[in-house]
Parts: sequence; C-alpha cells; structure tokens
Amino acid sequence: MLSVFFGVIQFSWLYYGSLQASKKLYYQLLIRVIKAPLRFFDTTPIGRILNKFSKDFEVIDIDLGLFLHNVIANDGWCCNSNKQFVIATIIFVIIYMIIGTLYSKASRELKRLDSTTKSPLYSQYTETLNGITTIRAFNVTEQFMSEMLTRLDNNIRPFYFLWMANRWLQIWTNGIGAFFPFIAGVMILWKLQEINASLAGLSLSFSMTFTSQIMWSIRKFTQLEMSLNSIERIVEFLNIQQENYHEVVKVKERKSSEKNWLMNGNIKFENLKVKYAEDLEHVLHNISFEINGKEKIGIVGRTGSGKSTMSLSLFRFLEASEGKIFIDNIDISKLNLEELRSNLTIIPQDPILFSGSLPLSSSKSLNNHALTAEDSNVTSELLINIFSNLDTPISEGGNNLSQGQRQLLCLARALLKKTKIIIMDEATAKIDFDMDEKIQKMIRNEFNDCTIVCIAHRLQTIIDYDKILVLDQGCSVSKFYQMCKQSGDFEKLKSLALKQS
Ligand SMILES: Nc1ncnc2c1ncn2[C@@H]1O[C@H](COP(=O)(O)OP(=O)(O)OP(=O)(O)O)[C@@H](O)[C@H]1O
Repeated sequence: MLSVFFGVIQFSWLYYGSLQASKKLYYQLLIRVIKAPLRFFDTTPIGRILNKFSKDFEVIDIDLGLFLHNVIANDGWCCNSNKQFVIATIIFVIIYMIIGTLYSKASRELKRLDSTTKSPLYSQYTETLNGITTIRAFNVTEQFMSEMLTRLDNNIRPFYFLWMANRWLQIWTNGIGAFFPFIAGVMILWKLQEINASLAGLSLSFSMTFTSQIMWSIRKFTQLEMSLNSIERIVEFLNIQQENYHEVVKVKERKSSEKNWLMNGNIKFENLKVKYAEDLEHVLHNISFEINGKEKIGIVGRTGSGKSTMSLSLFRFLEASEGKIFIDNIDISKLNLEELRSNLTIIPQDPILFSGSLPLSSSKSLNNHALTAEDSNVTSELLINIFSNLDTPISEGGNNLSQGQRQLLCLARALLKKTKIIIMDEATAKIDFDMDEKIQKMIRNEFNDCTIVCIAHRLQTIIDYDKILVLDQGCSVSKFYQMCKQSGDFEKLKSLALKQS
C-alpha cells in the first residue's frame, strides 16, 4: 500500500512538474515567435516552426517525464543490488559505459536527423495543401507526390537506423552480458565452501538479470538524452531576434502636445531608407514627402517599386535603416509598437481571415451597424447580400469567401475601427470596376476625416485623390502625367479627376 501511495505521489509530482515546465516553455516560445521580425518568417520554413510546436512539444509533454523517471528508477536498481560482485560489476560497467557512449552518440545524432528531416516534410505538406488547386491545374501531382515520398524517406531513414542502433546495443550487451552469469557461476564453484545455497542462488539470479537491466539503463539514459534534444531545439529558437516592442518614450513622459497624438493624422517621411535585411540592398531610397491630416493620397508604381514596403514601414514591420517617419510630429521609431499598430488600420492586398463567425468586432450591435446601417447605404448595399447574418461561418483563412469579399470584409472592419490613418494596399484590386467605384464613394463619405494612403494599380482608383506619389525602383519620381498618358485612358481619367474636384 505504501509503495502504491508513494508511486502515485512520485508520478503525480513528476508529471505535474514536467507539464508545468512544458507549459512555461511553450508560452515563451509562442511569444518569441509571435514577436519575431518579418525577416524571420521570410527565412524560416513554416515546417521548422510547426515541428517545434508539434513534435518537439509532444516529446517534452509525453516522453521527457517518463524517461527521467525511468533513468532514476533504473539506475537506482543498479546501485543497490550488487554487493557480491563489486569487482566484476565495475569491470562490466566500464565495458558497458564504452558501449553506451558509442550508442548514445550515434542515437543522439540520428534523433537530431529525425527531427530536422521532419521540418521539410511539414513544409511540403503545408505548401501542397495550400497550392492543391495549382498543383492539379498544372498536372504536377506525380512530381509533388514523388517529392513528398523522397522527403518521407529522408525522415524515416534515421528512424530506421535508430532502431538498428537499438538492436546493435542489444547484441553487444547480451553477448558481453552472457559472461557475467558465467563468471558468477565460476566464482560460486570456486568459493563453494564459503557461500551458502541461498546466496549462491541470489547471485546467479542477479547476474542473469543484470545484463538486461544494464542494457535498459543505457537505453533509457539515451532516450532521456534524445528527448532533451527537443529542449535544445526549442531553446535555440528562444534566442531569435525580436521586434522592438519597447516604448522608448513612455506616454506620461511625452510633451502634453504629443500625448494626444493621432488627432490629426499627419504623416511625414524624412529621407527614409529601408531594406529587408542587413545583407540586402535598400528597397526604398531617400523617400521624403508629407501628408496632411484628412488628405487622401494615392501611391502608384510598377510591380516591385516598393509600394507595399512603404506600408510595412509605417507599421514598423520593417525598421528604417536611415531616415524617419513621423506621425503627428512623433517619430514612430520611438513609439511602443502596440500603440503604433493599434492606431493604424490596414486593408491588405491579400487579406487573411480567421475561422469562426464574421470577424468584425466583439460587439455584435456594432457589427450590425457596420453591415446594415441606414446612414451607410453604400456599405449595406455592398455587404448585405454577401453576409446575410453575422454568424456566417468563415472557414480557415477565409477560404469560403472570394478575395474581393475578404477585402470588403476588411473594409467593414476598418469602418468599425475608425482609426485616423487607413492604409489600403490594393484594397480593391480584386473587386470589379463598379464595386470599386462604389467603394471609393463610400471611402470619401465614411472616411472623410481620416488620412488615407491608398496603394493602387488602377489609376482610376486614385485619380481624384488629393496627392499622388509615384514610386520607381524605391525612389519617388514625377511620372504621373506620363503614366496617365500611357494608360490609354487619358481622357477618361482626366474627366474623372475634374468631376471629383
Ligand atoms: N520579404 C522580402 N524580402 C526581401 N525582399 C523583398 C521582400 N518583399 C519584397 N522585397 C523586394 O522589395 C522590392 C519592393 O517590393 P514591394 O512588395 O514593396 O513592391 P510593390 O511595389 O508593392 O509591388 P506589387 O505592386 O507587386 O505589390 C522588390 O524588389 C522585392 O523584390
């Protein structure tokens, strides 16, 4: 009864402790990854991140506590039952330690290989799922399947060799271990006069179980070492670079005029230079311009000219390598990131929605207002047919809505959030011309007291805006007139611009 009692306490304590530790580690890792800079996600395959959060934590949650217990329990056994065979035991332990070291070295490396080859497998799997329609459309199913099988093979190979290493250990420990009962037998016969029958029996039976026990000791110790590999892999991730979240200038320390920042929505870029990584070239070169509050500015330029990079810099997803951005005269690099981002709204090029019901706001009455408000006819006209009720299920990534519908939903979200600055990154690119026109009308009515920065491909979208910035290879250029001329719709654009003004 005492054994059961202490056994239960021992396991409860061990598992409680290991789960607490695992929870703490998981939380730390999650925060580190969430706060990692954009570059980290560009350079780290998604499979590697998934692997840490899934397989490595499975090992930590399930195996680590058990293996630790096994090692403690097993090694205890070895220590207290070998009084009669001290010398023989020491010799055998030394031999086993040599074998164990070889085994442990090999299996640790194999386990590491097993973990690292899992990441490409996860990446391939996620990519295949995301691009399943493209894969089928291009009829490259076979190619992807064979790549998947290759990666699967690469992953299973170390696993197979790990089991081979286990067998190797067993052959050696059993082979050498057979000598131990043999020596015990010889010694019993040799000291037949001094040893009584019960002690001889005990010694023989001990010597026979000794081999298997020592083999399990080595295996369990190595298993523990291997599972600590997962901790090592996670700790490695805990050192990733972080976005600068710290508030350099605390709100209460600011000048009183600065406390209520974002009352006007002025934006100023001052000689801004931005690059995606230290070792890459600048993507924006010396950009300087100013937007007054409530102004609507359009940003146009060829593909790859740096338009989206500019919006990323406003949110400080990319930090300026030189120059500054000011919002209402506050240098945004001195703001707390959370404060900065919560005061800006973006309608991104490729909106991602999370699964659940309509993700507009936690307040349903507010949602209803945004979608059906009488004073916002355009909005209701745009959205009511698509989203008949607020419990409309949204599938993972918003896949059950078209890209255009997702952008509309983001617009509705922006309407509710009503921040002073709204950035639209080709927000209406996936929406038809008529709808685009209606949306532009809505933007003018609903966001008339906001500063709007609109990145657009269609000149028509921004033709009536207060200011236009043309980007070319990361520099601002004076080419708008030329672009309008080249578009082939010059007269139409001109009349639209004149109509609005
Ligand atoms: N994550 C990234 N890592 C490194 N370079 C990048 C990254 N994203 C964009 N770039 C580079 O930055 C430059 C500007 O890209 P950006 O996405 O800002 O262009 P864009 O004008 O928004 O293009 P588009 O109209 O196609 O959206 C390009 O030369 C591109 O190669």
